[in-house]
Amino acid sequence: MPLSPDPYAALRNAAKYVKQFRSKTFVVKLGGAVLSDPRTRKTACEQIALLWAFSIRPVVVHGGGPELDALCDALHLPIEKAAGRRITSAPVLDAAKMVLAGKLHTDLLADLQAAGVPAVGLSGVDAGLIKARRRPPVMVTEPGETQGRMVDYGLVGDIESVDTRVVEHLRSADYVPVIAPLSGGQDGAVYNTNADTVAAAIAAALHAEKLFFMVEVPGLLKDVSDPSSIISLATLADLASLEAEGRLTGGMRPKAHAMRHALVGGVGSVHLVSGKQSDALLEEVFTNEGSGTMVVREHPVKHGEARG
Ligand SMILES: Nc1ncnc2c1ncn2[C@@H]1O[C@H](COP(=O)(O)OP(=O)(O)O)[C@@H](O)[C@H]1O
Ligand SMILES: CC(=O)N[C@@H](CCC(=O)OP(=O)(O)O)C(=O)O
Repeated sequence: MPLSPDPYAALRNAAKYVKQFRSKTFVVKLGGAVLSDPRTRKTACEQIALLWAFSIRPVVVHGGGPELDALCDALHLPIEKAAGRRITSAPVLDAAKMVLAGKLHTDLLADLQAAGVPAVGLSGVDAGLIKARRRPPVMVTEPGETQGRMVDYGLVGDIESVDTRVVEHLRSADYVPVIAPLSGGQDGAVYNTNADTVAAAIAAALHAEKLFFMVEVPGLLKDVSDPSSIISLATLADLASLEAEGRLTGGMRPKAHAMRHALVGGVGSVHLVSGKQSDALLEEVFTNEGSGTMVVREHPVKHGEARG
């Protein structure tokens, strides 16, 4: 239970974290499953507003995979993914711009504004925030398969550099940047880049204290079909074992890669929390037990020590 029957004890406990995290950078990645339901999107925005109210400095990165799937469907464009990443033709990239830097992005900004967050929207293309190179064809092996296959992802960008100046500029004026997962290449090219990958690159470049992935599931699961198999604390080695055992499928594969990138890049901890369960983000930040999964580079936090 997150809150003790004594509200003052709960407040005292939370105050410890409020003090610890004041002025710290938290990157919060909102997954498509959270964004596609207006109610869960609003709840996520309200939790981000509370972090902001407690002087934590959030930077938001959003996905939008399910909405992009829906638009592709409506436009009769193929939906093809390999290892959790979209194969992106020129018309699919146009659809991605419409969703990720268009409707979904604007709706999220409006919800953040309504919750009291001074949000400003950007994509990775703005001010050269994320520079990428077109991904060359690569060998991909799906879980359960023994043989890999060559995949040409099309107009998908592999991140080459992150220039956080525009983000810092906004933050110095107390705005909260909200970043869409598109990236810019040479000669005006625009690429589709997985939002988890973008979130990890941004978190590492900003030396964030924490990176949160808000997802549909309660956290990292030993068995994806069993929500009660949640893993509360994991190291990079645990993550590698789960992957080797084929326990990470679909969108969890780029997420695991992103977690590794962020932690190796200096982010203090990465957290997987439910975007469906109300207040799961707050519970993860402001309680000892947390609500989801905390991933750290190596072992770890001593028993009873602050998880947040
Ligand atoms: N071991 C696992 N633990 C938790 N989720 C997993 C696992 N393996 C696969 N998944 C799937 O990964 C999904 C999260 O990735 P993804 O769909 O890309 O999320 P989002 O787009 O919301 O960020 C979960 O909803 C779940 O279906
Ligand atoms: C290359 C690639 O896979 N890009 C993603 C970008 C959006 C995304 O990552 O959205 P979620 O966080 O909701 O999955 C896509 O086209 O779906």
